[in-house]
Amino acid sequence: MSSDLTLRSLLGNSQLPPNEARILMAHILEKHYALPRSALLSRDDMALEVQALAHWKELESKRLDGEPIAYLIGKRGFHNIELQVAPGVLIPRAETELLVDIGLKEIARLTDNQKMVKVLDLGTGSGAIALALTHEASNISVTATDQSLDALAIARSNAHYLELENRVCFAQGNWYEAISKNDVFDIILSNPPYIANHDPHLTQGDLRFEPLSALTDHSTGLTCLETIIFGAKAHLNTEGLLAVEHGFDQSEAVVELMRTAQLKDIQIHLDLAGHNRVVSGRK
Ligand SMILES: C[S@@+](CC[C@H](N)C(=O)[O-])C[C@H]1O[C@@H](n2cnc3c(N)ncnc32)[C@H](O)[C@@H]1O
Repeated sequence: MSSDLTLRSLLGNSQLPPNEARILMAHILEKHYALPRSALLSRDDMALEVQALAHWKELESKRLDGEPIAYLIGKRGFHNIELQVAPGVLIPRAETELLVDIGLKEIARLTDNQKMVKVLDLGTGSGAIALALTHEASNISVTATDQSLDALAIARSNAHYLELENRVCFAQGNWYEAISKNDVFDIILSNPPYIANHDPHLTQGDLRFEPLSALTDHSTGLTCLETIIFGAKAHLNTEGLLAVEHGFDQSEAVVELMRTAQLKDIQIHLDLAGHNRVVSGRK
């Protein structure tokens, strides 16, 4: 049964910012009518059926309460892939695409040697870094770890959905404890929890809805970075590259950790907003 509420009137009367309302309505059109996003314009006089209308109202109200759009529509674009996301996993951020680009550059450099490049993604969450790399590069073997079983379930499901499940090996555990002691890699990438426990951002915006274990180390913000940096040499090939994401004000501390860990060729990388976002170093 159709309501008499058209797309035009629903979008026009929504209290949401117009771009957000359109994203949610496009999701409704796809789910209930298998219609593409373009229907927002071409079918704007269409009246929603009662079930679709109830779904729209539910999503609109949850978004007005602050729930992240990615959780409401169950997906987020990252690099050149689309990932399923749900409340058990961090929503991949655009700035993390920098780690993917650093990884791809290193893979291209090593590919001259005609060898399979071994990559480790520590704290894979939805599988973002591991799957974006595997999607782009054919000559890599990727291991992706996480401590959270919920995150690993979503990462595995993303690998399946993207038809990459045979090319990524998933493992559960506390940082390097998830892999064998003798396992070595050409590249280690990680976007670990780096927000300090007292940081007010944890109680604001999307972060309120994301798993705390993905956001904060419940300490200074540097303890996971420290574990990853100090453990890297034991799991890197000679000249192997470690690159870690960090908070915009943590690059000095991360550089110092890499120096203390006796990594060389230490470099700071800027994200698209111009913030120091990643530090890399080599064994
Ligand atoms: C900031 S999220 C990054 C997720 C994903 N790599 C991304 O960029 O979207 C950090 C991830 O590290 C995982 N994590 C937290 N503590 C961990 C630990 N001790 N060992 C392994 N993974 C851990 C979390 O479950 C979470 O998935």
